Parts: sequence; C-alpha cells; structure tokens
Amino acid sequence: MAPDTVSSAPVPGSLVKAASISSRAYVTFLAGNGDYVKGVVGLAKGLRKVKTAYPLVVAVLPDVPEEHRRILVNQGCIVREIEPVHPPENQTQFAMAYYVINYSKLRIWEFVEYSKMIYLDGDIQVFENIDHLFELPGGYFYAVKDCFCEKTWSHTPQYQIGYCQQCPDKVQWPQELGPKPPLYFNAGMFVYEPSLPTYDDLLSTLKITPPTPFAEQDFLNMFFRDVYRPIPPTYNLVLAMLWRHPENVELEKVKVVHYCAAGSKPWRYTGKEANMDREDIKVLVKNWRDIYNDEALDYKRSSANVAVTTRGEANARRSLKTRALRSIPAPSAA
Ligand SMILES: O=c1ccn([C@@H]2O[C@H](COP(=O)(O)OP(=O)(O)O)[C@@H](O)[C@H]2O)c(=O)[nH]1
Ligand SMILES: OC[C@H]1O[C@H](O[C@@H]2[C@@H](O)[C@H](O)[C@@H](O)[C@H](O)[C@@H]2O)[C@H](O)[C@@H](O)[C@H]1O
Ligand SMILES: [Mn+2]
Repeated sequence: MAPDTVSSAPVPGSLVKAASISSRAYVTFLAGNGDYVKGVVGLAKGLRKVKTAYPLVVAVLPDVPEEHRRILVNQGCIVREIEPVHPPENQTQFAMAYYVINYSKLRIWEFVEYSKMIYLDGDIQVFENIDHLFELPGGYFYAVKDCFCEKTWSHTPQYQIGYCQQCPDKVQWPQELGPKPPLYFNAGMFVYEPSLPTYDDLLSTLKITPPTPFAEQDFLNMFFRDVYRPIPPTYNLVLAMLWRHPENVELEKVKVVHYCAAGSKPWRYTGKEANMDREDIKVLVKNWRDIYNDEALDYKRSSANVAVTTRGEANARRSLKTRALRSIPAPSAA
C-alpha cells in the first residue's frame, strides 16, 4: 500500500483542485475503542500485500482512542477524524443495535481531496489487487448485490416469501406485493466519488428519512438507486452466499471477502455460531489471520517516507505556529 505521504500541512486551493483530478484512495470507517481496529490493521496489511498503488484512509469517530489511531498511522494509514452522523429521532429496531453508528459512514463523501474512493468495511479483506475498479466510468455507484436469506432480513416481505435477488426465478415476486424490489447492494464495499453537493444532499435527505433496520445501507440503496451499478460478487463475498447461494460463488475467483456473517469476524472467531464450523469458513478465517500476523507486511517508514512525512510535520508545525501567532490579538495601542 502506498505510504502515508499526505503532508498534514494545509494545501493551497489550487493544489487541492489539481490533486482532486487524479487522486484516489481506499477508505474505511472505525468507531469505538473495541477490537474493530484489528480489522482495519488486517485490511491495511492485506492492501499492502496485494501491492495497491493507493493509500488507505481511515475515517475515525471521536471515540477512537489515540493509541488505536497511532497503531493505524504506524501501519501507513491516513487517519481522518469525522463527526458522528445521527439519523432522525426514531423507534427503529435496527437489525443490529450498533448499526446506528454506521450512518457516520456518510462523512466520507466530504473527502473531496480524492476524485474516486473505494469504501471497504473494517471486516473486509482484499486478497487480490482491485485497483482496476478505480477505472470504472464516473457518475455511478458500484457495489455487489446483497442476499436477503439470512435471519437479519426476517422483518422483510422478501424473506417471508423466500424471495432473493440472488435467485430471482426460484420464488417469483407476487404481483399483489406490488413492484419487485429494486436491486439492493451490500454497503460493506462500494466505489464512489466524493462530492460536496452529494454530501450536502445526503445529509439533508437523511434528516427527512425515517430510519430502517439496515440503517445507512438501506439509506444508501434508496439514495443511489438510479445510479447503482452491480459488480460481480468476487468484489465483496458476503459470507452467507456460501451456504445460501453456493451456485453463485466461485471461491477460487473471489478477490474480496466480507466477514459479515454472525461469528465470522476473524479477530474474534470461535467457530461456535451457525455455519462457522464449515471448512471454507475456517480457511477464510485462517487466510485473514495469516495476513494479520505477518510481520513482513507491517508498514516500514522508508527513509523517503520519513523525509516526506517529516517535511509534512515540519510544515504543519510552521502553519500551526503561524495560525497560533495570528490568533493572538496584536498588542492594543495602549
Ligand atoms: O463497533 C464497531 C462497529 C462497526 N464498525 C465499523 O462499521 C463497519 C460496519 O459494521 P459491520 O461490518 O459490523 O456490519 P456488518 O457488515 O457485519 O453487517 C465495520 O466493518 C467497521 O468498519 C466499527 O468500527 N466499530
Ligand atoms: O449498517 C448496516 C450494515 O449492513 C450490512 O451488513 C449486513 C448485510 O450484509 C445483510 O445482508 C447481512 O445479512 C448481514 O449479516 C450483514 O451484517 C453491511 O455489510 C454493513 O456494512 C452495514 O452497512
Ligand atoms: Mn461489515
């Protein structure tokens, strides 16, 4: 993974404009002081292993402790603090109670120093280089179709009648339920273009949108419905596909694995939950752990990076000093 060469000194407007024409990055989201930081470290090392040309930006909520931020910077990540995003007041029963924090993902549309970004959940691993996705045509939202067959979907008509977009002909969508649901993506991985107008539109639309069980995933599917373009499941293997739709999975071709099934987070895997004793799950968890534990994949601040970062830090100190001086009111003419 390209090192963290973004200096922390503010960049003049003209340079930001120039930079935004060509700059790209992966981005993930980290909240809390729990163990998801291990997921992000694993992701950073996995991207380095596949020799991506782009950095990994980590959007952290204020509750991510300094120690975790330092771990991520030392793994070559660009750590950016974001403010939480709260959905409107609601009585919603989220599919998972903690999903409410996932609305904060919407802040990544504000990262306009990048022209195109690939968002990856912290419980995702990239096993093959996917940099080519940055070449996809602009103006669309690319993501992999989700599956409606897990119990987490039991609140939906799809689940109740056994309909899933992964096998639309198995159970026909009944006319009496109205139009078939539009294609629906898993929001753990997507290719998108940061944009302030889109960001403002997202936040103002959220204010008037009643929350629903899959929180920001439902919201993003509604918001980008007309520009969503599905990409193959090789780019985001939602683990439940292995037992729900094995006919749609060619495991040897999978480039990105999303450890979203209950009990599958590799850094806390016990094998006790449903489906977690499957051989393919054990292999995928081992593959993740091999990368996480591989010290050869740790970020090494090469002399060049140290020089750039040091220069960046020196610039930052200078600009902070300048700002500090400016903020001290000139001595009044006594
Ligand atoms: O306590 C948490 C819960 C979630 N997340 C972030 O939010 C993403 C979405 O949550 P999760 O992956 O658990 O949802 P799932 O894909 O399993 O439904 C995670 O991957 C993390 O990047 C986090 O940082 N801390
Ligand atoms: O906040 C809502 C979350 O919804 C999604 O997770 C779900 C979804 O994939 C279901 O289809 C599965 O059944 C379920 O297991 C899984 O947790 C995203 O992965 C996550 O990033 C986030 O958007
Ligand atoms: Mn996830």
